Amino acid sequence: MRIKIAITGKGGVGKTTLSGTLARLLARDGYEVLAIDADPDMNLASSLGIENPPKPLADFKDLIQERAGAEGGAFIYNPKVDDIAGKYGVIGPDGVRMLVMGTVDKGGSGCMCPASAFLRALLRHLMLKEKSAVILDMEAGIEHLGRGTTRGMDLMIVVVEPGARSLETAERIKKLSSEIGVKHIAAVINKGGAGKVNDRLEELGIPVLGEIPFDQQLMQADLEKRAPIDEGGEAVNAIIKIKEKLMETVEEIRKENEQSKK
Ligand SMILES: Nc1ncnc2c1ncn2[C@@H]1O[C@H](COP(=O)(O)OP(=O)(O)OP(=O)(O)O)[C@@H](O)[C@H]1O
Repeated sequence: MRIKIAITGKGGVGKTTLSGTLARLLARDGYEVLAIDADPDMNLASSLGIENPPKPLADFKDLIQERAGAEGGAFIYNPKVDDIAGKYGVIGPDGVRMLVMGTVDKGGSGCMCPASAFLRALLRHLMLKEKSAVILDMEAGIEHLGRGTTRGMDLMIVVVEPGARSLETAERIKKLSSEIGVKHIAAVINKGGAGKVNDRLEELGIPVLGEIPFDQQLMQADLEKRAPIDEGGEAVNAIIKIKEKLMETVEEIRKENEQSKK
């Protein structure tokens, strides 16, 4: 199965924890995994257990040139994960390949244009092996969604924590989804207190993949810059279950897509 998912939500809800852990779990299941840090906070590396993250794409001077080719030229024509990760990324524990987008240049235009365009083109043309996964850890909030990087993703997972603002973000993402080219959205509830959140997500028509309890061990892992999966604990166990549900969901989406092609 080929899996392309984007993970989004309000700031600090647990996007990076979920992205990094899912990436490692899928890699352990034998998937070729490409994890992309598109969050300007750039924490995905530690959640994957990578000590030395790669240089951000935004710092590669040749990108601007490649971007020129990206929208139809030769460079980005069917690139392979290995080629891209070899050139711009690193390989971490369990063989997860990783790329970093880069920080927003607040002093300049305030946009990661070349890196963003590169990523958009990359995601559109990337040649994925039969058993492979792309996991995109997105920037917080929704303002960036207009950049179109999520177009072509199978599923967008919105991480929601109990709280009105986090639910509002989920609601706005759901409303925007067709405009940003995402057909399928699902939620993961993080940090406990799922009851009411579950009801609201149901009202919104957002299926819930699972719940991650509040877990002190995650904070410990974070403090010590260890990957949650290497720390273990209740939250990681919950993410293992979420991964199973995710696989079922992606399989359903794939079948649905095949049906609609017929
Ligand atoms: N279930 C949980 N229990 C306890 N702590 C958690 C849980 N989930 C995440 N955290 C902690 O919350 C903090 C934020 O998590 P994380 O970095 O994954 O969120 P994020 O949405 O990616 O944040 P940002 O928007 O800043 O990139 C981290 O310190 C993490 O260890």
